Amino acid sequence: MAFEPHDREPLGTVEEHLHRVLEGIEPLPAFEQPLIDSLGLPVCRQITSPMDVPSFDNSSMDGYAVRREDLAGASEDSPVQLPVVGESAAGQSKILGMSGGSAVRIMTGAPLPQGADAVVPVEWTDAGSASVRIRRQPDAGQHVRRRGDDIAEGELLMEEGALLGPRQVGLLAGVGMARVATRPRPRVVVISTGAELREPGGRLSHDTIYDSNSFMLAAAVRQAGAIAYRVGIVSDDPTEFADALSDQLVRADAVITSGGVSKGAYDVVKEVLSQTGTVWFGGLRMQPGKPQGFGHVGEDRVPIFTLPGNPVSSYVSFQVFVLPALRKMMGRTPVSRPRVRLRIDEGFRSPAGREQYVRARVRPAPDGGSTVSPVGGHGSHLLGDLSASDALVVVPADTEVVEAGSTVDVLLLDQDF
Ligand SMILES: Nc1nc2c(c(=O)[nH]1)N[C@H]1C(S)=C(S)[C@@H](COP(=O)(O)OP(=O)(O)OC[C@H]3O[C@@H](n4cnc5c(N)ncnc54)[C@H](O)[C@@H]3O)O[C@H]1N2
Ligand code: MOO
Repeated sequence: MAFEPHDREPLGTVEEHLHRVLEGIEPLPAFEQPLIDSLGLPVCRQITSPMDVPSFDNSSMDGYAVRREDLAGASEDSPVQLPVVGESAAGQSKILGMSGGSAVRIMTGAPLPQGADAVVPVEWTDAGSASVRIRRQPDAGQHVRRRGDDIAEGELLMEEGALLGPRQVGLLAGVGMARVATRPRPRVVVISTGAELREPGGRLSHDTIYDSNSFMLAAAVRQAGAIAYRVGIVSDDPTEFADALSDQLVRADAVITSGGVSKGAYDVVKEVLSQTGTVWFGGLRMQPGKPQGFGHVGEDRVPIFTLPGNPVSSYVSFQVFVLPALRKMMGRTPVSRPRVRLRIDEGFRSPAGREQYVRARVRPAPDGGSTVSPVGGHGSHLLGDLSASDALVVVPADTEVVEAGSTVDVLLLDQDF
């Protein structure tokens, strides 16, 4: 194994690489999925209601179904007494109709008998069983939920592309839809490479470390709404890596690797995938996250992201390149995390020539808005500082000084969009 001493190509930009990635990603084909599995996904076509909701007139109170005209003059001092001719309970109603001068005991959600035009709550009565004394005349239609008054058949429920949250899942269930057309969640295989890596929970020796990247990336995949398959650690042996990758391709809509893409003598990912001719490798004017690779592997041309091994580099690369790709696969827009503009309360110098993604924390400002403060050092190994951050400040490549009090571009890492 030899070092690779020279940069063969000039560094590209973040924008160029994001373009390369998005050009190489197709939205997954939509299909009818079980309703609950669609949570967090956009619907792929406009949805109109197949039915009226409620689908029958029913009571909104426990009480008595009556004809309003039978209760003219009812009062505290002179209640009107009506015979109770039956009962209508939700889901077990046998009463279809009633004649004038009678009442039907009725429960919330039970069908209103034909002939009734209002419901009297039990609190207005003596709660009688064979007959009931009623102390108040209801308004016409009072406590009756009319067929279709919530949703009418044919009504637009969701525009194409609208997101299914818990309320929308409930809405579609409420109109009887067991399935809904969405793009599926991408199945994403996450592989860590490196002879120095060990599984958390195991023992370390003097030159080994715990694999944090595959856990962090798998968690980030899941948070993006996709399905993560975390594969065990693969060492720096090319055959082992090639075999592990080809074993995984059958279940992958995308693959993410971490490590093995820079200039070391054992950069296995680059070594194996360079030979395929279908994966681009290069450096970007970006820090962290300079060494990157993206392309397609296997017969099905599965997209593969080869992220740098330093934990912060890996995470920032996920945010900037992988997250937009996964969102494109699911049909979610916008694909990239929106940048917000915030005032930074501490200045710093920024190395020229590379777009910086600076770990930061957003805090409430005395004026009621928010400010952002840098967190910790620049090292790409500083997992502690990464975890203490909830934002990245994006500093353009040509900016060398960020002044305290200036306004900067910020990615809010924990915010859904
Ligand atoms: N001569 C040069 N050396 C390096 C360059 C360069 O341009 N010239 N680039 C540096 C930059 S920038 C980065 S980023 C890293 C990327 O290297 P690799 O992607 O090849 O990653 P590794 O060498 O395998 O590991 C780097 C670093 O990260 C640790 N690591 C790796 N995987 C994990 C993991 N799953 N969990 C936790 N930590 C991990 C690994 O032990 C190394 O310390 O290259 C620089 N070098
Ligand atoms: O780009 Mo490396 O990702 O700076 O540490």
